[in-house]
Amino acid sequence: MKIRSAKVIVTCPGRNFVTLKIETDEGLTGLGDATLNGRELAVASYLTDHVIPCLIGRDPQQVEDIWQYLYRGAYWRGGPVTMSAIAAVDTALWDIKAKAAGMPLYQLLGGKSRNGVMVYGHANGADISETVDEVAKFLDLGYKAVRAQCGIPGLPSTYGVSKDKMFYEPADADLPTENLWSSEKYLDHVPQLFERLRDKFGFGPHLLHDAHHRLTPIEAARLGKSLEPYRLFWMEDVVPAENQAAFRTIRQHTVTPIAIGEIFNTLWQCQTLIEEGLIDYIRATVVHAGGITHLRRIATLADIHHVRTGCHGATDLSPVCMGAALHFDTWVPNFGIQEYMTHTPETDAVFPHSYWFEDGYLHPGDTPGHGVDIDEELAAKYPYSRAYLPMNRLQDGTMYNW
Ligand SMILES: O=C(O)C(=O)C[C@H](O)[C@H](O)CO
Ligand SMILES: [Mg+2]
Repeated sequence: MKIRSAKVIVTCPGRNFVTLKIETDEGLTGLGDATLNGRELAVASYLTDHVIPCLIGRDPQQVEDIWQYLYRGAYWRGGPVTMSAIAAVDTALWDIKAKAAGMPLYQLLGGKSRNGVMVYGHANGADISETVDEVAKFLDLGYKAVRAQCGIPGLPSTYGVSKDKMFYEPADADLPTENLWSSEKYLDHVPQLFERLRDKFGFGPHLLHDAHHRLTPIEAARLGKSLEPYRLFWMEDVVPAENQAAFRTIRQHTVTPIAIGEIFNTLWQCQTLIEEGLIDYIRATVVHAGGITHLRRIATLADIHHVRTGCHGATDLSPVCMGAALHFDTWVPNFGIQEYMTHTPETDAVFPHSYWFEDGYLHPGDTPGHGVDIDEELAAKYPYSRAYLPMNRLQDGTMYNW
């Protein structure tokens, strides 16, 4: 079998998605997600200008060799653009391999380890009361786990709190919006939210929270301690992780479980976190962490150190990534949870898929491959439209983390 052609499809059915489609001389096709929120065209160019010419004529069944060829062979290693491009190739090749075998992808990975993939939904509100109401809606829909984010008194806007509740879209403007941040105000408010949530819903539902990399290690330790009575499933991205050793401070002070990794793209970015047992959940996922081939290595290292998976699954990851992630989640022995923000009906129409939600769990379906397709005619009706994630400044104007 040989790769006959490959192309990049950029479409914007409400938000931008970059998809790689690989076709073989035997008429099989495979799809991979290459979407990098706010930097989409950089990955599209990396694929079209630098990767696709090297793929033509290769045997698509040599998934591992092609991964090594693109990773080691490029000389320049890692980084979100490169690794999203490699992920797209890898996902498309696994899709082809599974289709050639006539099997759903989870079978090739090692078969089912569970009957369904537990997911968490996103509830957010302008204030505590609204957030409590939004959590109730997710629980009514059958979710077993809900992430809760809330507006902070004294701050005019907060990332993660949106007007459109079900279809929250993180990239919100033609040029980046600038939000204001105060760790002091945040640290005072968040424990009150979780106190109200536990009062209202008890300890049955899993509750999660995302700090979007905004705290210092000692502030993160304080957050973890103050949330301990409410027994969170996890607190996420409490500090940026360029300095992995900084997590030792957080770990020494709190037993609130820690999740991080949605912006990681290689094993090396989480090696210390995993090997020293500084985290509980690794959030890396297929599209930004080098595809199934590399994510599998991260998960295997994590398993040895009692770290479980919690793949990123926001709406800027396309249904192609979600489909592949669900096959991975169905197999991976140390599965923890999967994030699930539902895509809009427009996006679902462009990407017909076989996965489905029922009673708090997603199921990948049994279609050969990863089970996600693209309607190219429909995709062509939605041209690229530039959009950025918001940025974050302290109240005195200092540029800050997010
Ligand atoms: O889904 C999450 O946990 C996020 O933090 C969402 C991210 O901000 C979003 O996917 C960025 O592209
Ligand atoms: Mg996050």
